[in-house]
Amino acid sequence: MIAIIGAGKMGEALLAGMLARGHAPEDVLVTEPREEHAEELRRRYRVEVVPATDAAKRADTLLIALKPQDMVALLDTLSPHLDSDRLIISVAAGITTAVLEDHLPPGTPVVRAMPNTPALMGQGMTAVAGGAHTEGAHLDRAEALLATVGEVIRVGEQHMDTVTAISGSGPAYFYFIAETMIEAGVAMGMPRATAQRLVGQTITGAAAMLNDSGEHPVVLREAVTSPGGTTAAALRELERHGVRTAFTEAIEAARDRSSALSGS
Ligand SMILES: NC(=O)C1=CN([C@@H]2O[C@H](COP(=O)(O)OP(=O)(O)OC[C@H]3O[C@@H](n4cnc5c(N)ncnc54)[C@H](O)[C@@H]3O)[C@@H](O)[C@H]2O)C=CC1
Ligand SMILES: O=C(O)[C@@H]1CCC=N1
Repeated sequence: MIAIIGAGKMGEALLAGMLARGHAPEDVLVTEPREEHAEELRRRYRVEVVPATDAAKRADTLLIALKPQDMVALLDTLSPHLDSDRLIISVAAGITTAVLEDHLPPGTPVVRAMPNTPALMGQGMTAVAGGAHTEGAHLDRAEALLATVGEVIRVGEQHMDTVTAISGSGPAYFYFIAETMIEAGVAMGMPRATAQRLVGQTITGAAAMLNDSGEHPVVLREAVTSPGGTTAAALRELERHGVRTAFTEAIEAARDRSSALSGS
């Protein structure tokens, strides 16, 4: 039995993705304190929504998707109802395996995971790192669970704040670019639906080229950039406005925020 504790944006994306790809609703418990939302989850997914302490008693794997600031209080509430046979998976940004272990029964295996919202579509990217009592079989279990909603890679925990900044927050950067490109098209007189379709499929096509061609992005970009052409004119403007530096510093800010959340 799997319990998803906290069915907000990320918890619900994981829940929906898992149910769409192989998990039966009767094998999944959910904890969600917002009663109206809990009712919606029961109706939409046919899952049992139970208090966190019940989930702790009944599930062998607990996937916790609360805000980082709420994690420690929840773990302190759950801990008396747990034993060290349970696998705890946390998707909270910044919360280290050491912090998780400090608030769980001694010897509890924990996995720190960083998914992203495309999990909802089965297109997630999740990185996982194990704690001090986490064996290969625990990581295999976490990986198999998260593989139902997309790709999974294992990383050293020292990389998790960077993962959070790149792929955890990453979808938002692409939506930001998409929104900007669509608005530019609309400002030029194009119907919004046409602009959105052009942008959406261009992102999908560019992602397929990046993932499947085996080429470095510089090579792919050069292939688009005809001498004296339109792309060169656009890229010159992006460089003039410091977009490369802005992205680098944005990702550093996200990494630093993730790292700061461990003390929350
Ligand atoms: N939103 C995203 O794209 C991603 C979020 N995360 C992580 O997922 C976690 C949740 O983030 P969001 O889903 O964005 O936030 P959210 O605010 O949408 O979800 C948090 C949920 O936890 C519930 N909750 C609060 N106290 C609770 C308790 N005591 N027991 C059970 N549930 C409780 C809230 O009602 C809410 O539904 C955060 O730690 C975040 O770092 C990780 C990767 C991506
Ligand atoms: O914005 C956040 O803090 C979370 C973590 C990664 C994506 N969303």
